[in-house]
Amino acid sequence: MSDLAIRTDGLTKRFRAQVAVDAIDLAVPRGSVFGFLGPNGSGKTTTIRMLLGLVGATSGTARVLGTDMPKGLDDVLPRVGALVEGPAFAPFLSGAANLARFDAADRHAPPSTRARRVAAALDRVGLSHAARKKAGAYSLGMKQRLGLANALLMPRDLLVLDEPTNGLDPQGTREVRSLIRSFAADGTTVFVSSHLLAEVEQLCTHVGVMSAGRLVAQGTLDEFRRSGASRVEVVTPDAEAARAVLSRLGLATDAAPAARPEAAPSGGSGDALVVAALPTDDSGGDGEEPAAEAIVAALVRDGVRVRGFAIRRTSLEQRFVELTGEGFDVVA
Ligand SMILES: Nc1ncnc2c1ncn2[C@@H]1O[C@H](COP(=O)(O)OP(=O)(O)OP(=O)(O)O)[C@@H](O)[C@H]1O
Repeated sequence: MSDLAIRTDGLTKRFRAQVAVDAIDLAVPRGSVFGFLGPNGSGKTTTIRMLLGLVGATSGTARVLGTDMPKGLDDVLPRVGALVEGPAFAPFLSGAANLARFDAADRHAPPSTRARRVAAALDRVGLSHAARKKAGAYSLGMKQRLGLANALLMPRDLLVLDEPTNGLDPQGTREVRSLIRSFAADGTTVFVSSHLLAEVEQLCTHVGVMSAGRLVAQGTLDEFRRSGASRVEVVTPDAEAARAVLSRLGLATDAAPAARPEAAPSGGSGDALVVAALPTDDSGGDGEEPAAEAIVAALVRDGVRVRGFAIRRTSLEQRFVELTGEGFDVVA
């Protein structure tokens, strides 16, 4: 059995001239909470729709729970709970009656145990008290939880959730996130799309970043944290000598550093800011970067008057902006 819950190879979707999803190779480990992150329009929903067999791929392949899609749709779908653009609930039926309708449409769901399943799913998402209330009178958060209850009617190996907290108030958002955590704690693989960096940071073990149809990065959240570029900043009146030392250490210096003065370590008049890039974990190097003390020692040995020194690491937020080339919505 594959250790990947989802795997795609060169998965592509074209709408006329537009490439919505461009040859992506997704690898979603079983048991992970995989955050599928990207700005609006980057191709997340289209990818999810292909994974669930709701739309055909133009080219490439997708395997879900070890089965080729869409060929294995009938085998796989009963094991996958999905929340994609909130299901259409009948507003005049109660929450429980709506779930019973969806359950009745699932030919794998035995009718004799339907009432029990519906009650358990409502309980799981904290809606038991509103079971008999009309779905049309539910708040947005309650509707979203009803959607999750619908995804949970049957036992699932994989949950695919498209922007599950979109449009929710902070309380609803907290509730849905804590539900997602509880699904993951039960061992269910969760594939969740989001345009919120903070959400992915709080919820996920793994992350994949989409930008303009392409999967520009994926891995564990920790790998991601380490993949950002770091740089050395030296404030000194001996800029030339400092550059020579840094380049001898294998660190490429900027000819004309773009750093803003206020971001620089403090220095006096006549001081220059010399900036050098430290190799990143994913730059193909051996990962052996000189330690801060070794850099300072080498500078001092060569008579460079070091008046300020700092190593700065790109924040996760900057990293996402770098990868996607656009401003990221980082509000929790
Ligand atoms: N049925 C369609 N016909 C034509 N173009 C489409 C269709 N569905 C999506 N697109 C286009 O494909 C691109 C990717 O859209 P998609 O909805 O997958 O992005 P997304 O990352 O999910 O964005 P959002 O967060 O806004 O849902 C967009 O430019 C969109 O306009």
